[in-house]
Amino acid sequence: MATTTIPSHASKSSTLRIPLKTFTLEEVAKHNKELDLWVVINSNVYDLSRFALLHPGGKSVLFSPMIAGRDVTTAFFGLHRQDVLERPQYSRLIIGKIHGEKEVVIPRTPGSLSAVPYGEPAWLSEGFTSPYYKDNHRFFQRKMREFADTVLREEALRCEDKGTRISQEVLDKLNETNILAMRLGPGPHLHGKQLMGGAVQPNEFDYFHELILNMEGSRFGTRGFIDGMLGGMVIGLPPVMNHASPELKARIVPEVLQGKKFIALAITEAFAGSDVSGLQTTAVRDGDFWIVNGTKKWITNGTFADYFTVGCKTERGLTTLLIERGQGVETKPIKTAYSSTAGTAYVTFDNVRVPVGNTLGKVDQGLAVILSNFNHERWTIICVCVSAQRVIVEECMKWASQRMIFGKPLSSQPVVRAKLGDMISRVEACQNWLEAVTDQMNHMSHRDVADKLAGQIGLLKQFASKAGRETAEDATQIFGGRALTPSGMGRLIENYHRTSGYDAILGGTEDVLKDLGVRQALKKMPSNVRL
Ligand code: HEM
Repeated sequence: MATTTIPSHASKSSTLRIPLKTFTLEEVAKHNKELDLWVVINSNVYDLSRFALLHPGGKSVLFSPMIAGRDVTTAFFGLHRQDVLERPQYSRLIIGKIHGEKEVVIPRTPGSLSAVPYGEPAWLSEGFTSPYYKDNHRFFQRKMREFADTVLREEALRCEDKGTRISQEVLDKLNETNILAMRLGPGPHLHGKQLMGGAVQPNEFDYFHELILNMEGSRFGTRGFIDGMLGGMVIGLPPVMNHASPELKARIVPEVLQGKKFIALAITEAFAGSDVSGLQTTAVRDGDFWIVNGTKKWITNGTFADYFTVGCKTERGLTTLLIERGQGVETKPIKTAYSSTAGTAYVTFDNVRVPVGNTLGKVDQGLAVILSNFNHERWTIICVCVSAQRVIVEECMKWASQRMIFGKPLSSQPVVRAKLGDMISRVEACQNWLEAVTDQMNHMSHRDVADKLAGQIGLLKQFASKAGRETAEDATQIFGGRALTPSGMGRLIENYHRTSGYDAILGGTEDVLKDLGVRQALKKMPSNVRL
């Protein structure tokens, strides 16, 4: 009897060359009853005799004359995601291969690109060019995709499901590659660091590299994990890097960038969200200390943060302070629609004594410190939102092509094609606008970004998150009931439908940002123009 090697999609532990028997379809057909049940999936022969009783989809479906002893590849992929077959407990059910047959479904190998039309942005699609991305960006993207597929994916799925904090083991890998530092964008904090094993030099690193990094980490249908992967640092650390005293900076920044200590931005309150100036947490001077009292709400990474960058009301305005976890600081998890891996918390300050040396920027001028952070935060959310949206388009393209209805693929229905047309148009519009804005960021100073781009970033963010929410609705209609369960075929759709609202709220709500964009434009209207 001929031998072969175990198929490429089998479990990691079985990448060894294990001889497999070959069978004919006629031989398989003889095993078609209870306790003696074989089927063929993707050219591999599975012995389901014992598994049938444990099958999550029930045993009776497996004993149907259309299934038992047959090649069930089409039926199987109509009901399960490919990764079911990759689970070690199921890949062990393989007992052989069909003689002379090849796999018809080839799983995407870690690091590779999707071949599904619109499954990747144009610059990564064969035959397309782009004025924005250089060879180095392409190399960096390959390295990031590999890292995301091999290190982040499993962790993201596990944390999203269990609601646990990202593990120290993965944080150490983020530190080794300096991904945490790169999440803060280009700048002096990257100097002297080896980025992604040397894939990009610190002085070459630009906003397109950061865009790639943000997008590659957002492809698993795990919105909570994206924020759990130290989203609090992305928004909480810049005020320290840009406004803390040299001593404070030297003490705090390195440990946070190494993933050894955690920081959260604590601005929003039950009383004030987008209207930052309405904050009610107070800081009152007492000699060399501030005494801080108040409660912050919806604080990302708050449950596990060691440090908090806090907006406080002071005598003549707002002052931003760095507060360390200690006496008088309490955090309590808030149950939210996304996974508690994000560590969303209430943070209470009860007569907390904060050294005056922990003041970030000038007293009473903390609003400027807080606002200077917003453009980067919003731009980061846009990257995440567009990347996750594209994955949904890819999922729908696949599902519409493989799901059979009345003997034809779902995509044969004009109403489904119309939805796909809307989804593709939205994601392409968002991607192209995002790339245009990113290019401007690469050519502008921080001050110019605040002056010229803040409004546009606000407009783009609300446009992208609205597009994302419409796409979530369309995708839910295309997937039907499967879009309503957090496991199975529609897993990513369910997560996106449940969590796409986060992109619409975090960093500024859609209505506020649209208005900001228009107000910024109106401010610049020349007084001497008329119709
Ligand atoms: C190696 C063979 C198989 C394995 C390991 C397997 C495994 C599973 C698993 C893990 C689920 C739970 C849902 C999920 O995680 O996606 C499931 C559901 C299901 N399976 Fe299978 N299965 C196999 C073969 C088949 C076959 C041949 C059929 C034939 C029709 C079938 C029909 C179903 C059905 C109807 C469901 C419920 C789907 C739903 O709720 O949407 N399975 N199977």
